[in-house]
Amino acid sequence: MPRMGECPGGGRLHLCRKLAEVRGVPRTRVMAYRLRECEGGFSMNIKSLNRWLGALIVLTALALAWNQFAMEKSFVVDAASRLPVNTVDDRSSGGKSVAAVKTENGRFVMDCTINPGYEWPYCATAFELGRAPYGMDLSGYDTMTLKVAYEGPEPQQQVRVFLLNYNPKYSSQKEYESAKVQEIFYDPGRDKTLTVKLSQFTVASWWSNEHNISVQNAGLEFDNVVALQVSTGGKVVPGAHRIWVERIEFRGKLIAPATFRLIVIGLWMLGLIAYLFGYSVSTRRKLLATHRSRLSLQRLNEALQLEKQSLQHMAHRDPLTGVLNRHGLGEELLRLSAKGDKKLFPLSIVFMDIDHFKRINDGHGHGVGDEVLRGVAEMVQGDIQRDDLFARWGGEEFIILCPGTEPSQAQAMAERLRRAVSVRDWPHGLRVTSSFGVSEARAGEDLGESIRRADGAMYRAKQMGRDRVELHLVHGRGRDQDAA
Ligand SMILES: Nc1nc2c(ncn2[C@@H]2O[C@H](COP(=O)(O)OP(=O)(O)OP(=O)(O)O)[C@@H](O)[C@H]2O)c(=O)[nH]1
Repeated sequence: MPRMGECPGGGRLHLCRKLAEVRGVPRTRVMAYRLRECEGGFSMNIKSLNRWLGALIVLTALALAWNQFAMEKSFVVDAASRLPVNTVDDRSSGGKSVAAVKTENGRFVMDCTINPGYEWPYCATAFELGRAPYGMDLSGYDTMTLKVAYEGPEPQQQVRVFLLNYNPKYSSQKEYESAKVQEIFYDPGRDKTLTVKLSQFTVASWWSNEHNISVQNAGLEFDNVVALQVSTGGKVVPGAHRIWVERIEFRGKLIAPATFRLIVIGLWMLGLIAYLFGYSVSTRRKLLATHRSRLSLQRLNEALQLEKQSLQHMAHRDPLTGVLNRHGLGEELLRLSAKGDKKLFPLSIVFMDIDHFKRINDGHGHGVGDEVLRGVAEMVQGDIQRDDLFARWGGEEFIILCPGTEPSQAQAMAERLRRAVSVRDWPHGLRVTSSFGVSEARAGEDLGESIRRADGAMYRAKQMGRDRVELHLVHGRGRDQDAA
């Protein structure tokens, strides 16, 4: 388990950084993605998402409870609200009842004398909520609480409460009673408080009849209420009547619960969309980073491959001449022998040594000596056949292995090379010669033995005056020179 602050796979990360630095691949780009992963990532983890979700759920529950049990608005009609108030009575309809209103001890007191004269005598206290065509919107209120008292000639007295709604579809500004009359009846007694729902109001049937109201317009409407009236009952007896209005309060929700729930759902949807959007952006960034990281790793891999090839090359090749070294020769020989003896034998070995090379070094310096070594290697490389293996054996010695070549053919090739070296124009007017020993390797024989024979032949060439080719043939293939 990685400890706090440690990266998982930190060791490998360190190695990659090192390699990137060594090969010149920018570190930030190579491991950007993994580093970012290690450093905490850029996406919201499950734990913090859960915390957010929990907080939002609690917030939602609190908001719903607040809406359910609080978040209320109210509109009060009382002496302090200073609404225009007046009375209406049946004299406007040809009756003789007389009403008057005053304010007393913070209450509206309406005194009414009901006199016979009109078929439906009445008196009412009228509160003006607006002036047609502009009334007050009470549609956002749910209940109405009435603190009203009534005294009259009979013990049981009913009041009617009217809410008059103006609508140009059926109302006219000139005719006051063309506003829709919506009513409730109840017996307030002396000191009762009553709360009713606005939905308990009904549209007065006499008003619907008088105004020939269509079914479409027959429903309750409270969005443009121009007046609130507290009136005597429907069948009222003549005599003195008194109605006190202390307080009428409308209550409702600031935001209707259904609307509030819609708002909450909408906010959740918006939040979800915002989260999904953020998530998709972060995923896209992540993918991009992964892609970039993959590219960088690919580049790093290519660099490592090149490095590997170069190391392999260095292990197999002589750095001065570029031809195979002993190790490389061994590897190539193995590769060749894997093709089978038929491809390999007859196998001839040519050992080559530059004559008096020390003199060149001593006389002209190591640089010129190196130049001669490179020139010789170049000449031989350009002359031998494709399957021949050419290597620097050490110092000024070279070896050529010629698969599928008879010793006589190898001898001829050595002779050709000897001549070419000796006639070439060398730097500083040098004359360079070389000695060759040719031998044959037999199938099943230790190759070192065959090389030693070639080396021996070359040594003989040196002894016999240098700048010549000597051949060493073994028993059964003619004469064995060592034995001779
Ligand atoms: N410039 C140079 N000289 C080298 C290199 N490797 C070996 N030599 C030199 O090659 C010389 C070989 O000298 P010797 O072994 O005495 O042979 P030689 O002078 O060629 O004489 P013979 O072989 O008898 O003709 C030495 O002086 C080495 O220092 C090399 O990579 N570059």
